[in-house]
Amino acid sequence: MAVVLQQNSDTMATTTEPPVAKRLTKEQILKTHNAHLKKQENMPSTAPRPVKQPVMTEAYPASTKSIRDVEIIPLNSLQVESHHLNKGIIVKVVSPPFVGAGAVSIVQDSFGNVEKLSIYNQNDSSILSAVPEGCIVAVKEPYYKHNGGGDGDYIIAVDHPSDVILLRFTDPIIPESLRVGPLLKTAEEWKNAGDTAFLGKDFPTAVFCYSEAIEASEDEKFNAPIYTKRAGTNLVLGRYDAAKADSLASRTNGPGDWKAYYNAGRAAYGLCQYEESKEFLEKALELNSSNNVIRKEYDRCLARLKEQETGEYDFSGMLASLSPTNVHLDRASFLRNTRVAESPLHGKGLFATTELKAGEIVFVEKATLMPNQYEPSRASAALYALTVRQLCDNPSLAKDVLQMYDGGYERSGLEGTIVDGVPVLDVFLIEAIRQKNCFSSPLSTVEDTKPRSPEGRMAKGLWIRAAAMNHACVANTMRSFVGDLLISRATRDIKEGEELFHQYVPVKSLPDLRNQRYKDSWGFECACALCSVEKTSPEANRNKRKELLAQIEKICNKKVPGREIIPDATIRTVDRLAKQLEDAHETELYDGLPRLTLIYSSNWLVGAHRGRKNWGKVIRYGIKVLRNFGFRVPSDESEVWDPRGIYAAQDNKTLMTLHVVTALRRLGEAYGALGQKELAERCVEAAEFGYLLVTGFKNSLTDLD
Ligand SMILES: C[S@@+](CC[C@H](N)C(=O)[O-])C[C@H]1O[C@@H](n2cnc3c(N)ncnc32)[C@H](O)[C@@H]1O
Repeated sequence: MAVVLQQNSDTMATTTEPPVAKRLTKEQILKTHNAHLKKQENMPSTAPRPVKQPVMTEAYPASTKSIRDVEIIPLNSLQVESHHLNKGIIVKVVSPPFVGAGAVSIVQDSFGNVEKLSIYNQNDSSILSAVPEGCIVAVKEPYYKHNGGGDGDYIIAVDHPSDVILLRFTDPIIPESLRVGPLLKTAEEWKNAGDTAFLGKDFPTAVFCYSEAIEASEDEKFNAPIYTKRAGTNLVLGRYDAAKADSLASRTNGPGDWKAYYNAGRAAYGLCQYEESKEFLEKALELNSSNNVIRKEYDRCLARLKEQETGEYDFSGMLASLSPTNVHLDRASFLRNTRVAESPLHGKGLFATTELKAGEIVFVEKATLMPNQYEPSRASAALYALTVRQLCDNPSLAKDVLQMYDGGYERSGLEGTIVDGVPVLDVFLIEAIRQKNCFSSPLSTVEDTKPRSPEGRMAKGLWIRAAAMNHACVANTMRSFVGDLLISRATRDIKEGEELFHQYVPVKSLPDLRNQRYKDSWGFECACALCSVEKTSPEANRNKRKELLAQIEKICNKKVPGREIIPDATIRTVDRLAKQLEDAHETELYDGLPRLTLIYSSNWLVGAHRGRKNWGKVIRYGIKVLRNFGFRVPSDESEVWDPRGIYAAQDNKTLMTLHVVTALRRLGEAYGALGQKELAERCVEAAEFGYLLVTGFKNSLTDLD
């Protein structure tokens, strides 16, 4: 790397300006840096790079200025703990980088001042992620900080990736004394250097060298194949916007242009722009109809367009194809049943564009961003880092991501616009968006519901369409996951134009507790049919329910049904307390609404009686579980049980969870044991339907055994 970029360095003039803060000397800075570099040599190169996730209380805005519009200042006029608005520095990197969460290098300005520069949030596809010695960089509106060491240990910390610009060696903005004289390389030499870097899999350097080659030559014929090479390299790096532009720039109006269209088609596919991809691939096929590679790509694109149009997916096949390394499924989103519009509740919301039946797919969405990181302690940082990376690499994505709700973060309004060739990216805004919009997702919901699945393995991702949905505890949709695909199904019949809701997190039974969580994490208080009613319940009653629930939990936690014989007395006590709890619900308020504090006891009593094969009681409490989730189920065996009907009613105020499926299974089992075959079958059918809602597609209930 350094071999490619290092230019002849001159001795530099020294400054006469007085230092603003007492700083370490150049020798001290270099000595410490070299010691760190020595340590780095002994560190394993495979260790994952740590992520510096922004702390929102330390937020400062990204620069929206061009480096050409700010005052260039010497390093020794930087003020400690200051953000230098309207100022910039231009420096040469005079050391190899120490690469941790940031790339720390020693830099020198045109006056000979030396400082430490730490560049964070650059991704591996950029040279700036480990900026090599010899480069010249500009930092706009730099932040100069204490570095945690002793006196005089300061650092220029660059958090926003667009605040630092890698300058081309020929850029006239570079001060005379940092200039390196005439460039060493011809266009041909840059191209060869690019090829060498490409073969060595140093793709960022290859892109840099191909760019220099193109800049150094005005010969279109010479440049066309270099555009092709740069397009190919950008494809490898996942920089699809650049790959598409390069592919189109490589056209020569000849029959060989099939390659340009083929690459442009792949780039558009990478951006999930399947219509555009299809058009490019059709052009490629017009020029080279017998090429099977193009045909294969074209067929793949048609399959995505079909999914986009029909919402038909082979979910079981997709589930089978998942593995720890394959979590990103090659599938398109199906979104046409929904649209984003203003919500009466808050900002934007999601609305049905058509009538939907209970159980129907509302939408299927491929994650815009979801790292393969299921370790919960690392999932947030991984999503943050991936978001920054993708927005840097593919500015076209920035438009969609940056319009997402930010919890009130103060924006400049210029985020995402291109300044100095890169999109303005404010990492604190990105973090604010992540916090308000990301979902946790298991590798697959169906696996996650199985009793023996490992607990807590959750990735975090951004699904832009799903994130437009507001929350309701008694929601009309339910989400599930297969890899990076989010499946949303209707939990009841939905009218065209109705606002769609889902639960942001599993709903806690006590209204104060769950609303505290919504407030803390998302800044809202829920006003769904359940929360708005529960709020009007007198405090004394709310407290009574809370106390009774605590008593029941205390007793039940001691005795786990199924694992030991539960004494009759315990069952009777729980039964009595559950009855008191039931009575503590105001009949007129809770009419037809879930009574969530009762679920724990009714579930427990189902288990306790099932352990004793006391089927009549299993039925009694099983029905209570369903009622307490808001389902209107027949109380009398003479009434007809409609397995789908219990979900369908549009005015349902039900709360759908896996517990509903379990209760239906227990009911089926109990009716079966009592010889009521038809009722048993109906309950099992209702359980299967519920399991489809929970897992996203048809799965066998035996998975739950
Ligand atoms: C993922 S966004 C949902 C879309 C958002 N309404 C928008 O304008 O983009 C989450 C934010 O929506 C708001 N929100 C979600 N559900 C809400 C509700 N039931 N009532 C009020 N605000 C809600 C909260 O401000 C929350 O932080």
